[in-house]
Amino acid sequence: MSTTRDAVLTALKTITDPVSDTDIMSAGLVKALTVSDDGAVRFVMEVSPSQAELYGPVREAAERAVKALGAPSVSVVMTAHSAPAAPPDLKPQRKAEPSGPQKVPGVDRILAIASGKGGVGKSTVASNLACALAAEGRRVGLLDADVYGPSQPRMLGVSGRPASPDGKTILPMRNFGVTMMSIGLMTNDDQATVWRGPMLMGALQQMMTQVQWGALDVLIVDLPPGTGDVQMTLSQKFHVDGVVVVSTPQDVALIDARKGIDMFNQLKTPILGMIENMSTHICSNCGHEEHVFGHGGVAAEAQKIGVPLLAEIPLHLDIRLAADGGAPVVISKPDSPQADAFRAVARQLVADGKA
Ligand SMILES: Nc1ncnc2c1ncn2[C@@H]1O[C@H](COP(=O)(O)OP(=O)(O)OP(=O)(O)O)[C@@H](O)[C@H]1O
Repeated sequence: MSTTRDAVLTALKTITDPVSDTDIMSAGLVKALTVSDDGAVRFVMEVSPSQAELYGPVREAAERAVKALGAPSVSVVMTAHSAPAAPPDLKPQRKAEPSGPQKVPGVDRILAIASGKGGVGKSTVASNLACALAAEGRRVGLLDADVYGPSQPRMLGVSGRPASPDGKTILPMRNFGVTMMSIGLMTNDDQATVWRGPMLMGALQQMMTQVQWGALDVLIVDLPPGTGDVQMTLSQKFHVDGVVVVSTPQDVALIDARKGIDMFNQLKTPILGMIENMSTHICSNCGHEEHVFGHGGVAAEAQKIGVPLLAEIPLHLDIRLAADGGAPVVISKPDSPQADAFRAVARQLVADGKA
């Protein structure tokens, strides 16, 4: 019984293409397949010249599979195909693609707020700093890029979906003199968002470049905790003027903070300083001071790596109540010592030309 064409096709479908990970038929590698009356099989395998070696074993496996059908002879010819040349670009004097970190039009400075661990108060620091800088008369933007737990809408008391009248640009929200945009405002509250690398990078770029930030002295970026795609993309694609690293004094938080600092050093993004949050607990009833998470660990770390300690923010009920209530302590209790701690950082940053 001579080999049928269908049987050959079925046999070839069992051979895997190592490049596309499908079978060699589906990958379109087999061309000009003929099965003569006496069962002799011939076909061409078309592969790119650079991969000819890789396909040697594939060709042998294909031959064996067809021979196993009882074909009296199998002839496989490997030919090299070359990718068609790209059509010429006829656009005269095409502008070169910008390389390296870019500035966001209208935005004078970008200041990132980072932390190694989650829950250390990075977003609380970002919202209070933003409001304190606005109170100093700076034009401030706040981008909540904490994709894993966007909290700025709640902290700044902003809700609703941002409008996009032209379908291309996004109108940011505004409260307490701060222009704000959050990835949390673009997703559905009840939908857990699974962000994959490229999606994250796209979303960040969109937030930076498609939001109508207007003219800003400083855009504060509240980063997700850790050392992931958002941090890398921000530093690589945009000109970040400085990073403030927030940590609690605990060893675990400090270890992670150190990793973050190493990453920014590698990315050549300047570290402006560290903030110790939840530094001491001040009882809201009696004013008694307790070092719940220890005290001074961040100061020691900052000294070790040679960056300034910008503030030690106490662990205080008012800070949490204010954050959860939609008006940061800088706004809700502007004369409190807690608000003062944030305002001092804001003034320092302005004095240093960093915000
Ligand atoms: N100094 C503080 N005193 C009291 N509560 C605080 C203080 N700092 C932060 N908190 C509270 O701790 C919780 C976590 O803070 P926050 O959301 O700012 O942390 P985060 O580092 O941004 O976390 P994540 O990155 O996981 O979103 C919030 O409920 C916040 O109100």
